[in-house]
Amino acid sequence: MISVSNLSYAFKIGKKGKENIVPVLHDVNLQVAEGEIVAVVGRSGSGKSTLLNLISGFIQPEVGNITINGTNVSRFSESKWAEFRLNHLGFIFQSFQLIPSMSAFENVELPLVLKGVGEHERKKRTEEMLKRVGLESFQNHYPGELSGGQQQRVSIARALILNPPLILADEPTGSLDSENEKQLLSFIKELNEKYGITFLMITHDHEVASIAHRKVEIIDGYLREGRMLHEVQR
Ligand SMILES: Nc1ncnc2c1ncn2[C@@H]1O[C@H](COP(=O)(O)OP(=O)(O)OP(=O)(O)O)[C@@H](O)[C@H]1O
Repeated sequence: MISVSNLSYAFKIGKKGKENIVPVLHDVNLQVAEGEIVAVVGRSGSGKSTLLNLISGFIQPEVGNITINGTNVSRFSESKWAEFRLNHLGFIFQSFQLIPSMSAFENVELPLVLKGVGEHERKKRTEEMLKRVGLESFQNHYPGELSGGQQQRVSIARALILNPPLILADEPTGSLDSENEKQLLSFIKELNEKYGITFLMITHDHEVASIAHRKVEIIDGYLREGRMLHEVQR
């Protein structure tokens, strides 16, 4: 599903010609199989978001390759990425990233609008999806009129509306209380078990990492598979 090979990344900061190079990822290799839930853990600043941003095409790698669903996306243009994201990837963020001026219905419907789906079909699919996340009676609410847990469910409905085979999540429970976190984690498990959706999730949270089939840890930009640091130290 995802294959990352020999990926290195450095930010360039400062004025052109006088840039400082900040190396962040070093020779990262990661395979995520179809149907897996993989958690990426690691200290703050270790490079987790950078890795996810590279896999999502929000930043471009200079060294190494990223293949998603058999397509090498490493050198995609911005327009190719926009199309690829719409067709293959769903996103869940800690801060939900909903559009505040749009209702829950309109936020969930948006990917269908971008895809050019007709109005009748859009209405049917959006209503079905809102029902699936238990928000059918909140469809006219704006994000500011919803609780954190409800907003995250809207963002999941939006992530799922085009049936992506892969969901990338950055601290998906980071803004939720423990009850909403539990609900979200069981929903992620259900989506994975029932529909085979693959998840790659960044997390600091051991509860979240505990639903993963596999954990990988980034330490100072180097990725290690398998046992986590706290287990090694025990
Ligand atoms: N746009 C940028 N320009 C320069 N340096 C950056 C930029 N974004 C991130 N960095 C640096 O890259 C390193 C890795 O950052 P990254 O956001 O990937 O870490 P993280 O593991 O996701 O951290 P956190 O858990 O705190 O979100 C950090 O040292 C950070 O300062």
